[in-house]
Amino acid sequence: MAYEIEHLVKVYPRQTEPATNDVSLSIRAGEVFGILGDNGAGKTTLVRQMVNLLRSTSGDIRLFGKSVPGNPLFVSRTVAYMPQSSMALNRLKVKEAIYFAAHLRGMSRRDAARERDAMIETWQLGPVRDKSSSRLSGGQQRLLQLALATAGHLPVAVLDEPTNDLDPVNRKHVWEVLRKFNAEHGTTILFITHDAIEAERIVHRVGIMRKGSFLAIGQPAQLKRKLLDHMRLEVWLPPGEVPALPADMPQHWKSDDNVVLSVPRDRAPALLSELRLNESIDYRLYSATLEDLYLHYANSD
Ligand SMILES: Nc1ncnc2c1ncn2[C@@H]1O[C@H](COP(=O)(O)OP(=O)(O)OP(=O)(O)O)[C@@H](O)[C@H]1O
Repeated sequence: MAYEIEHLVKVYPRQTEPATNDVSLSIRAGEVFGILGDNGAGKTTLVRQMVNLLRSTSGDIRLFGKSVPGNPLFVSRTVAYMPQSSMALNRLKVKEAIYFAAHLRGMSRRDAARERDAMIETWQLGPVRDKSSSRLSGGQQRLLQLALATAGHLPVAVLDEPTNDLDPVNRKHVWEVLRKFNAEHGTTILFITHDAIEAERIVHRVGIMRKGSFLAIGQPAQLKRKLLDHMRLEVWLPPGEVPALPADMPQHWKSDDNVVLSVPRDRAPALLSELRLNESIDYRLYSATLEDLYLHYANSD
């Protein structure tokens, strides 16, 4: 096991509600685990406890069998952590920051230089390699943070929203690189994301968090079984159009011009032929995704 977490609790000072509430979770070495959950669910709190940046109120966290709070040096040599917001890099150039990250992880100067070049290529930072890290765009900052977290290939990477600030092409690239690192280096990867549809392609298991606890943990296919008899119907309406949609189907999302419905499979054909009659309505029907699973839980109370 990479991580074994038992009955973990964090109550912040002067707070009454716990931010993480009796969390128990094991993550296998070499596993890719995604954490989904709404804002304030406790995801960042949990990973900060796991990387020793936050003292737990109670409970136990072990990393490869060693107590996390009791072995800070072991944790920092084993786990690379990428926080949600960028770290201060003292205006280091991109190439310098990556070189130092690799060197600080114990690589010789020559190996660190090689790793710097490999990371610049992998994360497509070539065009900004000589640029000061303080002058990068939000997306370039995110790619640099990913390069810093993965330089030197520590056994475990904990990534807080790795695809935030990225455009769709870069988002796909990030998931692809992480999948490759997992396959080639056996890196255990734990990440938080709101990008459920794309993350589904690389996770072995996901956990859905709410109010400090996991509502569900499992393989996406296994968790989605409860949605197998449903499809996701997304409908875009022209401005001012009143949606003529069945009232008895759960609506996962609704705005003035967009509705996401969970539709029983057997009722989908009839519903589609009704929608087809109105050419100004744009729609899409597909099998349930991880996002639908998340929405299912998010709407469950
Ligand atoms: N330093 C702090 N002091 C007090 N309360 C905090 C602190 N940090 C977080 N919280 C509270 O703990 C709860 C969990 O916050 P956390 O940042 O872990 O959520 P999250 O799931 O990562 O949310 P998001 O998706 O918005 O990043 C929230 O209610 C938040 O207000």
